Amino acid sequence: MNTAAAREGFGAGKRAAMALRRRGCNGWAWIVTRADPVSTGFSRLKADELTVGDGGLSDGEVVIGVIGCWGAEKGIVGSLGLAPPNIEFPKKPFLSSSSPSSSSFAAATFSTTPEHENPGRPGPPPIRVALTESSGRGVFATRKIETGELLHTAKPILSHPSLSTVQRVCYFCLRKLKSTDSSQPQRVSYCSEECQQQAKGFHDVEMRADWSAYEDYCRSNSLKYPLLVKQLACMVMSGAAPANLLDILQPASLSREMIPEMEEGFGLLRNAFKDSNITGEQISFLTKQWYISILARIRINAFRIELAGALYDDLLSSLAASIEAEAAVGNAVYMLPSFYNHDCDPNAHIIWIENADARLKALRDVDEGEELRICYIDASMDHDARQSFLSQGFGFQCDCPRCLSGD
Ligand SMILES: C[S@@+](CC[C@H](N)C(=O)[O-])C[C@H]1O[C@@H](n2cnc3c(N)ncnc32)[C@H](O)[C@@H]1O
Repeated sequence: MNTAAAREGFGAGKRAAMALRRRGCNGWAWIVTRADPVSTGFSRLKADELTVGDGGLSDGEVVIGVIGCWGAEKGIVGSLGLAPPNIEFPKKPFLSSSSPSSSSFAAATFSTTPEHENPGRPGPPPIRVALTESSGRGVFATRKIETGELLHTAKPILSHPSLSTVQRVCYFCLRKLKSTDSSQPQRVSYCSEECQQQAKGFHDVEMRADWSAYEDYCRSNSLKYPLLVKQLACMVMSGAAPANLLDILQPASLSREMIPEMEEGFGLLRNAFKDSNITGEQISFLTKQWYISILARIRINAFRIELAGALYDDLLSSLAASIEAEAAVGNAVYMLPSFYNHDCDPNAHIIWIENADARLKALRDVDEGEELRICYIDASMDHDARQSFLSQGFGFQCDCPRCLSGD
């Protein structure tokens, strides 16, 4: 990277960090490098915001975005970075901790205040996002990690309860509600004022429209992801998120057969807004192309949330009752967790205790430079079932060592 670009990148990094601070996050920021060409969304990103490089990167490695930061208890706060359209691709993938590119890349996490000036502040998580040899971008350990270690936490950038749980969980964080008041006409509830406040922007927009046709469409086709698209649309209209919030995530490749169903969902979403007189400039981002591209990204990056704490509660309180049909409380999309690749014998996992805040933990000892992978599916299935699940549900042929060995 030339010096001018590095200088520009450094300034952009500082501005990004200031933006993060304004959002209440005063810890370390996490930045992502430009990775594989699969992520076609990059070419459509605008150049007007935070990013471009960082002085610490080596040739060919270019920072494309700030996806979050770690403050005292904040976890990841969301995507802030956008890439200029003329940015280069990295010349080589991240291979091992001893490669020169990876050691300089370690400087890709940054802080506006040197650590010694604020010793009480937590350090950055022991991970970085970089290019793998065959699975696009992935998450790598920047030091030795022990079994059970918490790698980092992550707050959702989008979350929505399942239609079957919407009255039993907090509409913002998906925490199980202690009691539900069926006499209240309001459709959704919150577990705290803080959650209500945080949801206010998008929820006020959402309340202006009638969602019954859209929800019927989801229900009758057993679809959950359109609810996340609806939430993002409301967030964009309220100014709580940019329309290109998810562009940095890898989209699923869609088959022709999927398109008509998506078009139907798009029509219903747009009509819901139009019928409630939300039109013009406010709705201009909401094109069919936008809707389908968001759904394509949600499809491979959303997590189904099962609360470990809530399951335990259920078990205690319903010994005599049958297990509820739906264990999941909802679905959510995160930024950093979306960069973890899959392995049928994973060395990391993602868990939820009492709400949609995710915890990424090591399942075994991990060496510095090793890729951290989680399992997207039920690993107890046999080889053929796993392969068909992954190719039909996620659109890729798994190349993990367990699958390659035929196990
Ligand atoms: C949630 S994303 C993970 C991050 C992704 N590699 C990226 O660059 O954004 C899932 C995608 O990563 C790739 N991937 C993840 N695990 C894989 C595996 N075990 N084998 C092959 N490709 C994998 C597939 O393209 C899949 O659709």
